[in-house]
Amino acid sequence: MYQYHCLNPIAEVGLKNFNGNYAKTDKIEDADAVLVRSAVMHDMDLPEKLCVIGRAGAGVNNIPLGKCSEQGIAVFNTPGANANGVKELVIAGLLLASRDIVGGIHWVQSERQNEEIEKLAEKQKKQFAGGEIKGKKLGIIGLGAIGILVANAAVALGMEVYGYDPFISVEAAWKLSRDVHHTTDVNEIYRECDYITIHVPLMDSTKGMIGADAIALMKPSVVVLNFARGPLVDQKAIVEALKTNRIHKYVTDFPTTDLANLKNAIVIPHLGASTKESEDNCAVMAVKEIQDYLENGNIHNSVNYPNCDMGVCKDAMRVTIIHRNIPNMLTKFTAAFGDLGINIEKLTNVTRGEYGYVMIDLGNVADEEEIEKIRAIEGVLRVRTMK
Ligand SMILES: NC(=O)C1=CN([C@@H]2O[C@H](COP(=O)(O)OP(=O)(O)OC[C@H]3O[C@@H](n4cnc5c(N)ncnc54)[C@H](O)[C@@H]3O)[C@@H](O)[C@H]2O)C=CC1
Ligand SMILES: O=C(O)C(=O)COP(=O)(O)O
Repeated sequence: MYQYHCLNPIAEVGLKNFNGNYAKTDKIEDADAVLVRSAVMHDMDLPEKLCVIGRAGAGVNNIPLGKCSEQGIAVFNTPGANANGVKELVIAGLLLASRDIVGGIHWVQSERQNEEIEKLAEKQKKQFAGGEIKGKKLGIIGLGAIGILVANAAVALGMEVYGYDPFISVEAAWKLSRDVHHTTDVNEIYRECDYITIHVPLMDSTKGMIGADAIALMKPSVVVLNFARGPLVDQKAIVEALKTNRIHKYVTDFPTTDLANLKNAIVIPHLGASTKESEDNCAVMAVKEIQDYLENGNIHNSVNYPNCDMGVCKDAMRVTIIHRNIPNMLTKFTAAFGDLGINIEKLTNVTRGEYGYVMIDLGNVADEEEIEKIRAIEGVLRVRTMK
């Protein structure tokens, strides 16, 4: 029996896919699996029993990946599962910034008791007028699951789209509209575009990516949109730019007190993935990944270990080993099973950075004492057995 713990509410449609071998626990200490959305896990003690964390969403900056890797905990996310939800909010953000729709709605609210509101509206509306997004230049930084959907939707809305992503995957490139102007110089986006939207993960290398230098290149009429993570945009620089009208507007899904107090910031309370469809998609995918990992040892969409899939074990027993990516590990494992007189029927070994993962299907069952011998090999971080 496996136990799972939810650090955030996870859509029921996903949880109900856990088969009869799973029970929900309120105690993280008892959990084999943790499901999480945006709860910050950096200061949490990760129990020894914990094998897997499923992030029902894309961003994993709330999870201590280094600590997880060292403890032999596989971390999964759900690539693309909430991308459409975010894309739709980004399009809404473009439209909210192009005219003063929010100001107009506030005005109607402030006049809601006024019997003359109909007439008054026709007089007042000019203060909320704006432009159209058709024909304007949109720069997209990061062409992954979300960036691509935003790019293609913006093309369909008649925008001139510039895309920048030095690490774009081949699969992603195939999905991108041919009308997107591909740039290898992010400064071209800063200089040329009327709207700039960022869709990259928050990492040490991307933190503060849009800072004072980038802002200095932008047009004063520019609108910057950030639905990825607050710290990707240097807070001091953007607040200063908004206060001095150095840029026109900032639309973000990540509130701070400073931003919430600025008239030219449109601030949303992290609603990008808060749609029924996105929540359901993420939960279903996360549960599927967790089950396949716990029951079969297969790894799909891990952010800290390599992908590996040997399907369902048809031999006597499956052993999976997370180990350091150092010389001689595989030789030690095969020698150890040989010494124990246990035949290896199938074996896959894959590595990613500092870590390696081995899946071994055995011809006969190894007992706990024999498995302990594998655990004792230096460089081994976690050994699990399953049928
Ligand atoms: N507001 C919300 O509710 C949501 C926010 N997000 C945020 O959006 C981010 C992106 O999500 P997805 O598109 O699903 O992820 P993804 O992994 O599919 O795409 C990220 C893209 O950024 C690119 N990239 C990485 N470093 C870059 C750099 N220095 N310059 C340009 N491109 C770079 C990668 O090559 C990749 O193509 C997530 O990491 C998360 O932080 C994601 C989902 C919901
Ligand atoms: O998937 C992501 O990266 C998100 O930002 C969505 O976060 P949430 O699951 O809505 O807390």
